[in-house]
Amino acid sequence: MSVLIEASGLRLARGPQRQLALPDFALHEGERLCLVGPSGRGKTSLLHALLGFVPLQSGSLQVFGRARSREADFVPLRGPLGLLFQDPVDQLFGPTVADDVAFGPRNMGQDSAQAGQLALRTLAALQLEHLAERPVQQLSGGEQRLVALAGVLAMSPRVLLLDEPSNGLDEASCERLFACLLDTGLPMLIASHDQTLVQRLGTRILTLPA
Ligand SMILES: Nc1ncnc2c1ncn2[C@@H]1O[C@H](COP(=O)(O)OP(=O)(O)OP(=O)(O)O)[C@@H](O)[C@H]1O
Repeated sequence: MSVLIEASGLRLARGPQRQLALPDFALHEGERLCLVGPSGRGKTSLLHALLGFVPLQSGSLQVFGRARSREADFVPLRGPLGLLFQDPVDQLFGPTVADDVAFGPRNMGQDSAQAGQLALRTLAALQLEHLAERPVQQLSGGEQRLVALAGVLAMSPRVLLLDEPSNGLDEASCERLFACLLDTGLPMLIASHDQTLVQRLGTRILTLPA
């Protein structure tokens, strides 16, 4: 199995005085690695560090076979590493759901018609087509999370970075989420406190100790 992400000796800068030491880990093709551990231990920070949003203080990070440390190393990863934020409001721009999901593909050069069709197909895969014309501010919390995921999937990522993807979802929506994620066949890093999700989706667990 080829290695997609490999981290060793990582310490993240969190504010002027604070560093977070992370355990070494690797993500291989075909894996769904669940990050578990106490609140505030650094799961979100780790996902954000993989995209260069949290500075690395020390250690080595390889993504897709190349060392990543400076901003220029991370820019090409923002697309291939598809991040679902813990708070979906951070990644919904609207105005409508369909516009929002089409935004990424348009940004990557697709014309409006292609991007619009891709958005509708992606929404349909999550059984969300009925929301297509809805303004994003009028979605429920669970709907926001699923629409944000549709936006990530429409970008055709190589790896998914999912931060508490089942937060705020009812049982039926969780089932849809699990099925859709498994259907993608993509490797994933998933930060979650949801034991059901960890059992259903995880192929391996990385515990960030207290
Ligand atoms: N923007 C920030 N600036 C400085 N420190 C931060 C920032 N965001 C988070 N932190 C701190 O970094 C530490 C790790 O937070 P992080 O959100 O990564 O934890 P987590 O394991 O994802 O927590 P949870 O399970 O509650 O989501 C915490 O102590 C938090 O207070």
